[in-house]
Amino acid sequence: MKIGIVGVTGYGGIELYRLLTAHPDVETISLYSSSQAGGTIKDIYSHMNTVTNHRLLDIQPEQMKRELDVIFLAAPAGVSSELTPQLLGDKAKVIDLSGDLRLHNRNTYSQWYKKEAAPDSVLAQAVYGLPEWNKENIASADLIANPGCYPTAVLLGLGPLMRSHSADPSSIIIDAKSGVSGAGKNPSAITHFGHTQENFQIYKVNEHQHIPEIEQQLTEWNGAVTPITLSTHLVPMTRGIMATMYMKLHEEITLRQLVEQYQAYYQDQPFVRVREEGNFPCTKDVYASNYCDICLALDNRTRRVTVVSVIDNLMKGAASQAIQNMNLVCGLRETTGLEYLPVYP
Ligand SMILES: NC(=O)C1=CN([C@@H]2O[C@H](COP(=O)(O)OP(=O)(O)OC[C@H]3O[C@@H](n4cnc5c(N)ncnc54)[C@H](OP(=O)(O)O)[C@@H]3O)[C@@H](O)[C@H]2O)C=CC1
Ligand SMILES: CC(=O)N[C@@H](CCC(=O)OP(=O)(O)O)C(=O)O
Repeated sequence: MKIGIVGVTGYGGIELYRLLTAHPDVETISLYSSSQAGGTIKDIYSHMNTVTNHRLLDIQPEQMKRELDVIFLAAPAGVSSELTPQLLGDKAKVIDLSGDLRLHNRNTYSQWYKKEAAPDSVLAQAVYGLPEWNKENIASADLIANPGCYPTAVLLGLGPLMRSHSADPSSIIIDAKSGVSGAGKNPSAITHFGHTQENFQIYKVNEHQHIPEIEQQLTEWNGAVTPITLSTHLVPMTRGIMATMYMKLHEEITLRQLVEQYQAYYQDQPFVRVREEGNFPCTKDVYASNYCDICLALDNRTRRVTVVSVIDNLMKGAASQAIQNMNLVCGLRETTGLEYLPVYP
């Protein structure tokens, strides 16, 4: 297969490149840059020093859509909504890592992202790429909206409970933490080393752009879902997301039954590992892998369930999930090129 990556000079893009170089079905990878065409990837990233002179190209949609099989877009919000219409309609399938194509409603996008949304005709073609819950639609799609990093951890953690209707969907509270690579390559005042190290910070309180994305999917699973509370925090680590979620349980269900429910939902999903009671995951359990690890607890005094879900934001939260989607879209085995264990320590 012939692959193109737009935004390869960023964190999500360079991770895509690393993974695709080891993918057995990938023949060529073309790298595109809006600001550094003509340079090489090893000029930018010294860890790519052994890559033979891989030159960065100008983004040329007409040529790309004719010649490439799959194009990954790993650019900031606002880019894909303009670029995607120019890339569709020929040979190439498009997988977008940004938030531009995930929300069905244009007004909701504008409200949360403070940008103009993609045309309705493009949004209508975009399939939400959460493979564990949407495999059949993904397999027949030309355009994939790869989920956000927080929504991936949250939705995998909440899916079985929402679908089984065993929890009160108006009681969802999500407390999530991310490493700094989630904010991309360019440092800001709050991601700068001097600020983040030895620090722990809440941000975008009740304003996070992933709130509507999570609500959209939860509502598809369970019509009784009401607006959620999501609090996001920045922690002084490079990679990883932990989402801790709380809900009231409806029924006299036991923790054992809940765990079995989760295990049944995910038994055929190679990248979700449901743990036994008490065996809570940490972010290093999934570091540099496509896994999502989930563990549940039940407080019988409050009848509140706690769900803990961890992913690597650059992997299952971005690049490796995008490749999982590519495998499905291209009719390959879902796990191709992704079958490795997490890096530890
Ligand atoms: N970091 C993460 O954990 C996750 C990120 N995402 C999303 O994925 C996307 C990429 O994120 P990330 O890699 O972290 O971001 P970075 O900021 O690290 O990189 C983004 C890249 O986009 C390219 N770019 C900037 N402007 C344009 C433009 N106008 N046209 C084309 N390319 C452009 C730049 O490369 P160049 O100048 O060479 O073109 C830049 O290197 C974002 O939308 C992000 O929200 C989603 C899930 C997780
Ligand atoms: C730590 C950190 O800052 N993370 C980013 C994740 C951004 C992201 O992935 O944005 P889209 O999914 O909307 O493209 C944030 O919280 O905004």
